Amino acid sequence: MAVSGSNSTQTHPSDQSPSSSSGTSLSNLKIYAAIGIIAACMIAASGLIFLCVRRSRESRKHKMRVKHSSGLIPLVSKEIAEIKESDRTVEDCEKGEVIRVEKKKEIEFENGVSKKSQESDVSGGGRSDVSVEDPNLGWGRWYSLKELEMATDGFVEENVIGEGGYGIVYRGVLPDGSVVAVKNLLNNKGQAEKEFKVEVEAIGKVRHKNLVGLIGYCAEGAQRMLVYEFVDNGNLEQWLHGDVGPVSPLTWEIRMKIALGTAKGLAYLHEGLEPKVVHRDVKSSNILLDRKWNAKVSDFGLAKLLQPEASYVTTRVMGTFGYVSPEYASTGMLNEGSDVYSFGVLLMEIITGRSPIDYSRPPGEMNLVDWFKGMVANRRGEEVVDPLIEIPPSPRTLKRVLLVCLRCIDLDANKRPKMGQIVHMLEADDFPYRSELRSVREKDSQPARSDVPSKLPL
Ligand SMILES: Nc1ncnc2c1ncn2[C@@H]1O[C@H](COP(=O)(O)OP(=O)(O)OP(=O)(O)O)[C@@H](O)[C@H]1O
Repeated sequence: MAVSGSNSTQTHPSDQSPSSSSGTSLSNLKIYAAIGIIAACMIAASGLIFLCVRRSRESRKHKMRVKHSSGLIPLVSKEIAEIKESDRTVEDCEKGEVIRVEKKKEIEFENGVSKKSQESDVSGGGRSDVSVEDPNLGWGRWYSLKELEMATDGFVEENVIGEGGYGIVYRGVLPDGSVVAVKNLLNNKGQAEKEFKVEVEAIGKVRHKNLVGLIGYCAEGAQRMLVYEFVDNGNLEQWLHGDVGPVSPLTWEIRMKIALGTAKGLAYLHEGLEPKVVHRDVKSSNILLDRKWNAKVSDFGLAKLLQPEASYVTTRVMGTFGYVSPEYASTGMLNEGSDVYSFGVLLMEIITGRSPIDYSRPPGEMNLVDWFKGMVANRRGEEVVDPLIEIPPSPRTLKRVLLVCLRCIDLDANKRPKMGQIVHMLEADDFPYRSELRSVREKDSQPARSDVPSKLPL
């Protein structure tokens, strides 16, 4: 009792009675306990944070490889992948204007179709000015919304293949058992309408082994959907930049097959159609792959038609950062030469396994084109080959392909080869490569002799 009395009222600081010292130690004890609890909480909290970070890293790693209907397809983290031109501004040299380079911008048709769709935007959008009787749409099969809902199980998340700037792509199965990819276009201020018309006009009637086939469409109310052949092995970006382990499944030969297929698809757009089609967004995520590594160029949402008499069209600059040709970026003047430049960048990406822009690399290596040109100029061409390629190409083969890259990215657009010529250049590479392989095999039985020059004579 005395303890509590003395403790509560009459304790002098100098009066260290047993009762007061016990009070002090009690309060000390409380402080220690409080500190202990706080420390424990802090340790627990930091442990929790650590666990969360680890889990999120692990789940991201895990997400890099997903079980796809067709097997394991590496997923690529968009953090390292593509940087769109959304925030860049470039000077228009001729007009002194500043052109804003945007991720996806307005697409004007030279035939005035988009004007019509812009009018429909003003009047509130949503109104379908594309009817099934539209002569432009006579090429394909019209699907009702119900049919596509059934094909995709009501557009369930499990059927989502991917998402692009224009909409979500679903895997669907039609009543006859055929598998399709359904792109549900986002109805973003009439953007769906425009993308829909561009794709339909550009590739609606086109059939080519190296172009993704557009087999039908759905235009009901404000809904716009495109139905494509399903390409079952992911896209090139996933295979080049996803988590594939220490050895890439993309051997040199497979990479060249993909490059050649892509070149053939683009050659057909540029040289086999009238009006010509300029794709405008050639990049690795738009190259779809089947199980035999056949390349199929996809995503024609930015495509432009080039009339025979026109050597270029002037248009707003669009595309993907790192792939856009310098003259198009600076003037807005577009022709097939811009696709050739983008193809050159893509070919570099295929050879090196590097993204066109990669901020995780040292400053001198962030820009693939600059780094690549420097390496070749310094006779270090052999070092640019993707280290994940187990058996590198012969120096002669490599030299040829490096030269194709350099010619495609020539700053003088007129000096760039046409896609048809590029096909021949890549095909010409086929034969010596095979014959070299044969001679390597023959040599295997003979004593080893190094006939590989240490430097690339470029
Ligand atoms: N016909 C198809 N078959 C299989 N997968 C497809 C098909 N079309 C598109 N995909 C996949 O769907 C995803 C989204 O494609 P989409 O063309 O809409 O956008 P993107 O090219 O990735 O991006 P963006 O349009 O913004 O450039 C891609 O990962 C692509 O691999």
